[in-house]
Amino acid sequence: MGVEENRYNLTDDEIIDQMIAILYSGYETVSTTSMMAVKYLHDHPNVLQELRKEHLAITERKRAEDPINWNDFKSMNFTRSVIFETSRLATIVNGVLRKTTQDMELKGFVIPKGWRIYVYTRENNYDPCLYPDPLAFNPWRWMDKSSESQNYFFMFGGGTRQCPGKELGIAEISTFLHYFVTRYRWDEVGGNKLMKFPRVEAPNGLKI
Ligand code: HEM
Repeated sequence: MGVEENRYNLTDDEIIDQMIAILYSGYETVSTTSMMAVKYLHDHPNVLQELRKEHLAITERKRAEDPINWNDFKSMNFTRSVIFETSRLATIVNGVLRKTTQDMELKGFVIPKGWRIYVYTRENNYDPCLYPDPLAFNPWRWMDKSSESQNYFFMFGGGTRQCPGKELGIAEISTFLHYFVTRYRWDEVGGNKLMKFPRVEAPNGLKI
């Protein structure tokens, strides 16, 4: 695109900021969700069995050398549910940042203009009114498509700043899970340390 067509030209510092934001947002989230999915699948053989069934059905429709395609991805309904449930229970991103552009009142509390707010969405994810039996790993709760349109679904943020990489991230994790569950069986080596705060991570890696 020619320079004259842009209403606003990014400075070099802004371009560097954008690159770091995209690299970080696109890497940590996808790798941590994939790791936690592997962990939960290991701990819940009934879920793994259902997931494998979905992916083996895909492999049966094609030749061994054919890669998975868009239609295969669109048929991965249970996989999508496993990803959402992993995201919810592990709370990979535990909140979103906002700044008030005017004074606003919320349930009797006034938040002045210009305040920075951290919306701690982990609270939503574990609210038993929104997610019955919230500490259970239950991907089936997402099989109703409308669950991901609820206004308390914040795993990818919300509004105009919602994660632009949402579908790309889901496609990457789904592709990883496809090859992982159709080609491998695994066990944990033991002694794995998992931290949930301030962010989800396995400081020494998840050894399997
Ligand atoms: C499982 C995968 C992912 C999760 C859970 C996730 C989650 C989030 C969340 C919660 C936000 C904040 C949204 C808000 O403030 O409302 C966000 C923003 C963002 N994400 Fe993701 N994300 C994922 C994958 C990706 C990928 C693959 C990319 C790009 C390659 C990406 C790029 C971004 C960017 C650039 C923003 C900032 C958007 C803005 O401020 O306008 N994300 N993501």
